[in-house]
Amino acid sequence: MMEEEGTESRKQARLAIMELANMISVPMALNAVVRLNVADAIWQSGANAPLSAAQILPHLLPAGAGDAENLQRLLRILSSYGVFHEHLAAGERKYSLTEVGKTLVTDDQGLSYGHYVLQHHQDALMRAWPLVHEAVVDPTMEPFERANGEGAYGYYLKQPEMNELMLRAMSGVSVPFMKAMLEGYDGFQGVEKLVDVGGSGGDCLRMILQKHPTIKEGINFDLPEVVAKAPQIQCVTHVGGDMFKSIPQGDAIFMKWVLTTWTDEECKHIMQKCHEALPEGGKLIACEPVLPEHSDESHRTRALLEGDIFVMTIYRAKGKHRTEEQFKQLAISVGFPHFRSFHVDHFYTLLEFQK
Ligand SMILES: C[S@@+](CC[C@H](N)C(=O)[O-])C[C@H]1O[C@@H](n2cnc3c(N)ncnc32)[C@H](O)[C@@H]1O
Repeated sequence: MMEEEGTESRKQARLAIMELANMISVPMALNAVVRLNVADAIWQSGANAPLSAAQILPHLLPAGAGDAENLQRLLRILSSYGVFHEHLAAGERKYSLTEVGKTLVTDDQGLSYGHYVLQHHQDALMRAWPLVHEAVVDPTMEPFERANGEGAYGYYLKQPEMNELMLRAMSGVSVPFMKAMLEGYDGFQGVEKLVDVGGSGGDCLRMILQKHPTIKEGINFDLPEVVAKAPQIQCVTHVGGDMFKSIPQGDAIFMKWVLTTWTDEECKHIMQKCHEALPEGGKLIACEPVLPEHSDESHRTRALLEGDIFVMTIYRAKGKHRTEEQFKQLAISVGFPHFRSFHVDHFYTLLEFQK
């Protein structure tokens, strides 16, 4: 056994398990730089000039405060994960933002992916993670509920800061995706009244209506507590309700990142309600993370499988990321016989179900 441990493959194996065992350092370091607002400090209105940790620190904290060495430790690990470029010259380390790092820069609407990072690492969500194995032992209760006494959506709604962070996190992720999606998909032609189910603050609908002025009316449908916080948007009516009870009628229904958090039976129920709200030939246009068949090591597969475990832990132990075929079968079972998919993004796939 001792001899075997000296082989290259054993050395690689021991290294790989150490990397996995300490992996939590990566999202926690990411959370730390978002909390400290490091990306904006480096970006400085587009300068993105390489800065040392000591040069970044005064942009984050009052003069003289903070520990530059510890900041540099965070910047080093995140450089290894492609968030920062490390520039090493004359023994000094400086950092600029990569394309990944730029997703954390606050835009002119006050949005970035930073809110999504913060949203995922709030105390209530973090309490659920040591209980992931419970989803195997007993899938009738999700780890989030075990840790916090109630389901995630209900819990967020009772805490105004969580509700607000959720809205910002959704906007920060959805706005850039929607820009890309609207360039590559033309399925909104002929639609005059569009309903967005689980539309959060209404960003997706606002962007669809701006791109397609032929859509005269938009209904942003979400839980009453969520739409109560939504801003006014031209030609959009915010409607509060429960998609499991009834969904407002429209020529077409848009739905982004909603089915994923529910079980197969719940998805059928939601899709059935959509079916009832649509005319003959009407479309349900869903954008969801769609799993590949193979479990390879690509960034895409990893991002989608990681999201799948997130859903299992936080939302529903039997909510899940699904394959295209699984979505298609769910839709057929509730009366959408026609199916098309559009690969407009690496994370989300656009799925079109027609009556
Ligand atoms: C993951 S978020 C997606 C938000 C938005 N579609 C986007 O992609 O940015 C899921 C949304 O479903 C909403 N939701 C959850 N349960 C609901 C229900 N029973 N009826 C209507 N909306 C619901 C949540 O409030 C939340 O806004």
